[in-house]
Amino acid sequence: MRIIVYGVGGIGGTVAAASALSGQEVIGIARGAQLEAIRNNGLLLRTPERASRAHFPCVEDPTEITFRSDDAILLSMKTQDTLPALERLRAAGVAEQPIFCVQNGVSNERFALRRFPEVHGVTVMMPATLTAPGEVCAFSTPRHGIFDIGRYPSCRNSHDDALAQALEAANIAAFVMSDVMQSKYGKLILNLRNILEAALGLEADYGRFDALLRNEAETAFKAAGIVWRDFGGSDPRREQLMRSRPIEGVHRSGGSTTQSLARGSGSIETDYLNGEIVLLGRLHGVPTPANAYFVDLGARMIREKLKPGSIPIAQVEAELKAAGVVDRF
Ligand SMILES: NC(=O)C1=CN([C@@H]2O[C@H](COP(=O)(O)OP(=O)(O)OC[C@H]3O[C@@H](n4cnc5c(N)ncnc54)[C@H](OP(=O)(O)O)[C@@H]3O)[C@@H](O)[C@H]2O)C=CC1
Ligand SMILES: CC(C)(CO)C(=O)C(=O)O
Repeated sequence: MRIIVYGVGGIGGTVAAASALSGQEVIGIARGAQLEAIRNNGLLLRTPERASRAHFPCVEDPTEITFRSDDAILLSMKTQDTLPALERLRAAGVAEQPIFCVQNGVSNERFALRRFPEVHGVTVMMPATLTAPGEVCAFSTPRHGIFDIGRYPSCRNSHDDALAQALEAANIAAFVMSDVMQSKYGKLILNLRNILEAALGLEADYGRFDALLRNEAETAFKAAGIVWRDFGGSDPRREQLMRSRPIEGVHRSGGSTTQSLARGSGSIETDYLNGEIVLLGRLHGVPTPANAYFVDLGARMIREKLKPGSIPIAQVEAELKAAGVVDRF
């Protein structure tokens, strides 16, 4: 199997570097300063235990790759960047190759399945950050992360097994399952707090908002007949396989949404995290005002170029009350 990593950031960079370091054939698709750095100097993967430099070919566009039947294509850009990437894969002649959505949320699989027949979902549990062009940090030990893998919308096949074997060799714990979307919906609930951390800051006491977001999500899932696996922080595999540890000299700014704001990347994934709950609510007649509020807040932060952690908690409380989301906290 050859692994094509499309979007070589925190997650894609960790997967690409760890796979290349374990002797596997990898091609990255990256852009801007990241592409230039990888081409010039490879990609430095830093973990709590060590730093290792991986070298693998990296291109700017899928049309530069002669695709093979044994390619596995891993999408690891943020959801808002998926649609143009799928168009580039189509332009490059990709057809039957398996496409793995190594991404949060539950939208990417549907986007991909409109265009390609062999689509797979991956639940990503991997705290990782693109710290500088040419450098990624993966904070989990003893494994870089835990991935649940399966065919979309359900079932599993030999492509899942082949990727799981490759990931295991790269020190990423991989679990193949026939109902991976149950796992991805469970992870989505966990990611509803990405915007809380991004807006209010890592240290803010946002538990009461998290509970509101989660309640709305569970009600919307039930109304939509969606089954989810509630693993969250209590997944027993975490203690054994995935313990977050600091990396000397590196400050982890936070989760993936916080990282987008910190980098000033001009977009965030909230429309596909909290926005998924809002969409389900609207489709199934379930009110989701708290998730809708935070979708709007995320969009406002991008528009006004606000830094992570710059929204005071009292402002959020006042706005939620004024919007009639809650009477009091
Ligand atoms: N980071 C984390 O700890 C976790 C992230 N996730 C999920 O994993 C997915 C990836 O997140 P993450 O790695 O943090 O994101 P990053 O922003 O760190 O990485 C995505 C990379 O993809 C690049 N990219 C986007 N579109 C293209 C394109 N058309 N061609 C080439 N490169 C492209 C981006 O470039 P550019 O910067 O120029 O936009 C960026 O380098 C998301 O769905 C996220 O929610 C899940 C669990 C944990
Ligand atoms: C759970 C968490 C916050 C881990 O980093 C994540 O999925 C993300 O950053 O998007």
